[in-house]
Amino acid sequence: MQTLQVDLGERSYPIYIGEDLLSKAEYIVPHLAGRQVAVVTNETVAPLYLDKLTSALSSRNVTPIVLPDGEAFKQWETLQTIFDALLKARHDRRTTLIALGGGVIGDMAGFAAACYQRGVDFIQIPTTLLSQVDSSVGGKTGINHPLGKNMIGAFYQPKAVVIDTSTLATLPARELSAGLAEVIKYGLICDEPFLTWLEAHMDALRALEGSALSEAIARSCAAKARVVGADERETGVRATLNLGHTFGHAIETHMGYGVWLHGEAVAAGTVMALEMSRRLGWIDEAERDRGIRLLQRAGLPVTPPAEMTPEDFLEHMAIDKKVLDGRLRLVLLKRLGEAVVTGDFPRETLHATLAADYRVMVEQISQ
Ligand SMILES: NC(=O)c1ccc[n+]([C@@H]2O[C@H](COP(=O)([O-])OP(=O)(O)OC[C@H]3O[C@@H](n4cnc5c(N)ncnc54)[C@H](O)[C@@H]3O)[C@@H](O)[C@H]2O)c1
Ligand SMILES: O=C(O)C(=O)C[C@@H](O)[C@H](O)[C@H](O)COP(=O)(O)O
Ligand SMILES: [Zn+2]
Repeated sequence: MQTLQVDLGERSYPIYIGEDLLSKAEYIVPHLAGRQVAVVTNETVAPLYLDKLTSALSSRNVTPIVLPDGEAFKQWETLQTIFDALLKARHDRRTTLIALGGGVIGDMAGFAAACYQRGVDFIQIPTTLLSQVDSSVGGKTGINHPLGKNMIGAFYQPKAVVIDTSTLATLPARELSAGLAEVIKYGLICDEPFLTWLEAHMDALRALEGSALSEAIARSCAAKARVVGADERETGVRATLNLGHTFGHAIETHMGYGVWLHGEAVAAGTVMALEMSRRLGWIDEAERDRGIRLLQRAGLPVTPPAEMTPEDFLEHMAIDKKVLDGRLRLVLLKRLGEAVVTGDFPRETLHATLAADYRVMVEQISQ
């Protein structure tokens, strides 16, 4: 078992990482303010893990709130279901919401906690690799809007993050790969030696080898905790965690939420960010290809959807949250292991990046 810490003054909290933590009350109960607990989960995760968690919380009054599964349900109506259930069971202000599931559940439960009676405590118990390495840490909560990803939300920190690595045993391979996109992101933006480590351990990670997974999760959480601790509300360095996301969110929104998984869209978006960084002369072709190969080895798509035109991308990217005073800003790489957030690039370079033939590029890499 490892414990990390997100340092945010009075909003600081621990991240526990270990096997079978779900059934260990000592990691959860000390973080409960009152006797009432509502577990927000979904119809896929509930049959797998809800009983285990409720047994660990046997001394509390637990309301299970089981939502439909999928990115398409990360929206207002589902949030309303959470509020209906909380009010029906007369949950008061000392209630703690527990998010048990992937990033969709964590983002929605966190936002519900931020809003319910103007704010109640919440705990993250992430059960996908993506949520264990990224979404459960840092307090970005919210829902999608038909016009843009995560457009409605709040910064609202959990009281604790409890990562039970045993839950990954039931995760579909496609979802594991999606999580690896965000793991690779940390290497690309701030930790080049981690890229080398990932190259050496990619097969072990995909085979769910425990020690490799624990190390990847801990290194990812440590990187995220460091960035969030330095810039909780994304006025500066935190935006580097958005590598590949401006392109990726455009893919998710355009294709329809859930058609491309978030991690898959981020992977293709990361390839576009690598290509644009190369076009700006910041990284060379070999460095771009190193990033692409690692994403490929993680089982991820590395080309954007064939049906998306540069105009489609530009339309969605225009409402990205990093746009300031009408100016698009992107996360790009000065070198592998160092990201910058910048709006200072020739428009033609962006156009050329959007119009590039990624299929041909990837074919050439694999020859
Ligand atoms: N808040 C943040 O900082 C942040 C960071 C990254 C991503 N996100 C958001 O997270 C979401 C993606 O999260 P995700 O990839 O976890 O997707 P997800 O929440 O949709 O979960 C993926 C799938 O795995 C299932 N599942 C969850 N745990 C399981 C388990 N242990 N065994 C079997 N199946 C399991 C889920 O029911 C779902 O079908 C997106 O909405 C994205 O925008 C948020
Ligand atoms: O925590 C952050 O900050 C991130 O950007 C992490 C991302 O992986 C995540 O997808 C996040 O939800 C994107 O945030 P958004 O503000 O671009 O919607
Ligand atoms: Zn992400």
